[in-house]
Amino acid sequence: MDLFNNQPPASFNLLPKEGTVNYYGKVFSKAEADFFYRHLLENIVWENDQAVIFGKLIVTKRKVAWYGERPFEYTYSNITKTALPWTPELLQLKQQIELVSGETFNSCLLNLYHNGCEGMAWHSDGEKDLKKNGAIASVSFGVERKFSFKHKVDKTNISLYLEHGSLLMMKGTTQTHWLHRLPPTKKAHTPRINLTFRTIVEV
Ligand SMILES: O=C(O)CCC(=O)C(=O)O
Ligand SMILES: [Fe+2]
Repeated sequence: MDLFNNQPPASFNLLPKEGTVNYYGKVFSKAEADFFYRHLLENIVWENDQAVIFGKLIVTKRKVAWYGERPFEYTYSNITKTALPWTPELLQLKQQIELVSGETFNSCLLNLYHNGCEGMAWHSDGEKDLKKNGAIASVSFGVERKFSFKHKVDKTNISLYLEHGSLLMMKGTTQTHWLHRLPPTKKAHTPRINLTFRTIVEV
C-alpha cells in the first residue's frame, strides 16, 4: 500500500449498490497526459454532436468523434455514426487502458468540451449496440472537471473530480441503475477531452 498517496485504491467501489465504479486516479504521467491532450486536440476528426430530441435537430457546442476496430455503426439520441479506424495513438491509449483495467475494448467515443460552459446532461450508456454490462473506461485529459452519478430510483448522488490523465471504470449493472453527467461549471476556462472505451457487439 502506498502510504503517501491519500487516494483510495482503484479497487474501491464509489457506488454504494447496484453497480461498480472504480477511480484509478492518474494512470498517465504528466508528460504522457500533456502529449495525448495536445495530440488529440489537434488530430482527432472532431465534429459537432447532433441529436434529434422531440423531433428537433439539436447541434451541440461540444464536439465528438467515434473510432473503432471496424466501421461500427453506433446509434445514440437517434443519430447513427460510423466508426473511423483507430489511429496509432488511440490504439496505444486503448492498449495501456486494457493493461491497467484487465478489460478489453473495441471502440471509443471522444468528447471535446471547449470550456466549462459545455457539459453532458444526465444519461446512462445502455444503448443496445453496447455489450450488456460491458465495462466502460473513461479517460480524461485537460482541465479537471466534476463528474456525478445519480441513482435512478432513490436519487443518491455521488460526485468526484476527473483529473488530467486519469481513468474511471464503470462496470457491471452501473448503466442499468445509475445516470451520470458532466455538469457545466464557471470554474473551467480551458478544454477537456474525454475518451470512453467501449465494447460494441458485432451482429
Ligand atoms: O465527459 C465525460 O466525462 C463523460 C462522457 C460520457 O458520459 C459519455 O460520452 O457517454
Ligand atoms: Fe456516458
